[in-house]
Amino acid sequence: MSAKLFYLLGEPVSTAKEIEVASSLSEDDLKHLVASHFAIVVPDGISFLSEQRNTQLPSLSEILETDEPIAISIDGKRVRDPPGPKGLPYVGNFFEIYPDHLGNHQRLFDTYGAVIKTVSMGRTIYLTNDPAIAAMAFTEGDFFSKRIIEGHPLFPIKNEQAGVFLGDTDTEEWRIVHKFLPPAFGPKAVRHYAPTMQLTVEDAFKVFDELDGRGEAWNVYPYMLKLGSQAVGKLVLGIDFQQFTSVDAKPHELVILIAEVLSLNKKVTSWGSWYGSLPFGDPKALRDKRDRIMELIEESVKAAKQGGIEDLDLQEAAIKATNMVDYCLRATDSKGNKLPKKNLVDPLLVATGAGFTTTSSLLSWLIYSLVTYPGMQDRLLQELVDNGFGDDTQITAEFTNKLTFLDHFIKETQRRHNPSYQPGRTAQQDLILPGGYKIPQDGILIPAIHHIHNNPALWDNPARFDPDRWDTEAVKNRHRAAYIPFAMGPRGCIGFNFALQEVKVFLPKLVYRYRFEREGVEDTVEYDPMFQLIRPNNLYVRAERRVKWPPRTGL
Ligand code: HEM
Repeated sequence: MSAKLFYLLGEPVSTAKEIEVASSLSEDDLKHLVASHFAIVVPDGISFLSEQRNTQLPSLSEILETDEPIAISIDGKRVRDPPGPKGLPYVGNFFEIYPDHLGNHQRLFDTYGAVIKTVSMGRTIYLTNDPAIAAMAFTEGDFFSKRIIEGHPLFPIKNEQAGVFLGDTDTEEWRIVHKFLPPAFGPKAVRHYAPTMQLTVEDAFKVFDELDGRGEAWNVYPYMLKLGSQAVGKLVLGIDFQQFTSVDAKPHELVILIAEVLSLNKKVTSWGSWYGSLPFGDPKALRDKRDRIMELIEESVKAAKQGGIEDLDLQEAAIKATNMVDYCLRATDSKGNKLPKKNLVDPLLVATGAGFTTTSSLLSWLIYSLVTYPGMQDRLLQELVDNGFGDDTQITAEFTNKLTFLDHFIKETQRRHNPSYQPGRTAQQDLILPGGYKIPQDGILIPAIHHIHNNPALWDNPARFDPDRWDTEAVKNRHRAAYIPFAMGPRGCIGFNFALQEVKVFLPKLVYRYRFEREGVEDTVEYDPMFQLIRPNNLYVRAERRVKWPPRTGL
């Protein structure tokens, strides 16, 4: 055993730490040992060197022989802060990021590389478009966790009681809610929701038919918001939001409130922490609207209870429940425990909000892809016809599993236009990422979903919309974090089966009945930069009832 001094290349020699090195260690063991002292996330990238002699120390014997402090480089680099634009006084990089934060972050990645640092209105955020680093951030543990501290994108709507989505991982609330909710979103459980999903879209036909009869184009997002929330209203809360009773039916109060809260939250977080604590204006509106939402969800729980409840084991409850409120009231674990009352209302609110805001944006982008990329509608329709689809088809998971092109079309739309873009994870300690990037304790790192999905190092010609790429070996063998529309890891989306099934029911029904065409093709479709999700603001389409369908190709 001999004591050696190690320091990070790029840091002063005075920061060196003494580490006992046994002569029996392998070189890999030594890297792991040193990594544990400096919180280096990937030990493999470590090299040792003598700065004084300007020489590498590749073997254990050379390290044991030297009496000088030993420098540690990471992937051949010194450790340093991630680079980023310099910024202006007070506002920092705000005007370099907004309003087009997707385009501008792309420009910053192109300029500064795979890990960047931005400071906007006093709030520091690190972002990455590297899937390997994203996967590290999504691994809950000693390095990163979903810990929603000040500066985290979800901080103003943090809600520990909710457990999921809006709460920290290391809490009793997350553990208990994350045990009870996921079974209700498993593949088997969501299958039994397919008929309700189908009735929901069929019920909306009369509105789209009327718009067609009037020869009117319609703004896609508001209608998809109503369609997505109509399904979530029924299946999560057991409420019929009555949003397709007429062309102009208003969205339900809850739907409006949740959408407003997400807008206000994005606004409040982009203006920095000082703004969020104001007792008036947007921050106050945000707090008031949240209170009203809670009242509405509590009402739906009360209404469900009146129907009577029978305790069921988690898996059985998931398959038998008529909606998630019903599930949460019945589901009982192996020890006879139920989801505590105090953890009932908030998770249901989260499932409602997370459920429809995301799916309505995705549905809007799916329609965008239909009307923007040539040949897509024809191919989707042909696949339906070839699989015997008709007005009377009862859509099941078995049926949609046969629709490969539909699957690839949805994946490609989520790659190019995913609604979620900023899942944040918080550094648990000062740590060093591959490439030598330093992230301080409490630093917030965002795996930038859009920029990973459009990273030219991972995707061939990423700007090209090409559903067929999903058939290629390159895409099949991609890095596991190269495509993460639902994030990943323990805090990844629990509702992805629900979301995918919903769009796989809605889209065939819509494409089979209507031919979509874009209105105002000369206008650029803009996304809303002040919303928690990416949604199109001004996509107008005409949905024309089909009168002819192609013949089967006899495949
Ligand atoms: C297109 C549809 C959807 C997308 C793109 C999406 C995306 C995501 C992402 C990226 C996360 C991780 C958030 C983070 O790390 O901060 C997440 C979490 C979550 N999602 Fe989804 N989601 C979708 C649909 C749904 C649906 C339909 C539901 C429920 C009905 C749902 C419920 C949740 C919940 C409860 C969490 C939090 C899980 C936890 O905190 O442990 N999502 N979703």
